[in-house]
Amino acid sequence: MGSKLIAPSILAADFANLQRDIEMVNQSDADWFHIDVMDGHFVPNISYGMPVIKAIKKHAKKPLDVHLMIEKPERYIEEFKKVGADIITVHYESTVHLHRTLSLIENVGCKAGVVLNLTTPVSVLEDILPKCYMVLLMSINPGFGGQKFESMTYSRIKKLRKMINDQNLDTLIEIDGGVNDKNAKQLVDAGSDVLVAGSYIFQSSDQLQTIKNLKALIS
Ligand SMILES: O=C(CO)[C@H](O)[C@H](O)COP(=O)(O)O
Repeated sequence: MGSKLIAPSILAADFANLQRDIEMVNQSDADWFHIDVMDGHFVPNISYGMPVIKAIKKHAKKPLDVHLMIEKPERYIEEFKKVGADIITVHYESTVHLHRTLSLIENVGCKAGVVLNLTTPVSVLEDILPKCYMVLLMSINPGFGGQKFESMTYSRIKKLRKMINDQNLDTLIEIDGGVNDKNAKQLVDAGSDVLVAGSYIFQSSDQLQTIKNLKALIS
C-alpha cells in the first residue's frame, strides 16, 4: 500500500454549517469523508441516516466511507448505496451472516469492509479477510466522538497486518477514534493505512492546516 489516507469524521462537523465543512474537506489534503451512522441500539447514540448522506453526496468531491453502527446492517445496504456510499463497513458484532452481508455490499457496487470493536480479537477475521477491501479497527468504544485513544490498538494493528501479509492480501487497515498528531505516525508505523479523525480536525482553529499537518506526519 502506497500513500496513507486521512478520512475526516463528519460526526464532528458543524451540522448547521455542513456544506461549509464539506467544502473544507473538498479543498483539503484529506482523501475520504468518514460518515458514522448510529441507530441507538448497536451503540448508545443516534447520529444521522440516509437524507443527510444524500445531502453530503451532492457536495462531496471525495469518496464516502460509510461506517454502519447499526443492528442487522444487511437490511439497509441498498439504501446506503442509493444515497451515495462508496465504501460500506459493517461491524462483525452486528451481523450474523457476515459473508452474505459483504456480498450484498459488493453486489450493489460498493467496497466492503468489516469493523471490529475494541476487544473483539482480530483472529476472528482469518477466513473473511480475502473478502475485505478494508478492516476498520475501533480505537475507542464506538458511539461517540471525542474519546481517548486506547493504546492496545497498536498491537492489534500489528497482528492484523501480519494476517494480511501472510495471506498476500492488500486489505486496508483503518483506525477510528481519538486519532491526533500524537498517535498518527505510530499508527501508520504499526501498519495502518487510513486514519479517521473527527474532533482533532473539526475542533481546530485552522482545519485545512490541521489536515495538512496530519497528512505530512504520515507521508
Ligand atoms: O466512529 C466514531 C464514533 O463511534 C467516530 O468516527 C470517532 O469517534 C471519531 O471521532 P474522534 O476523532 O473525535 O474520536
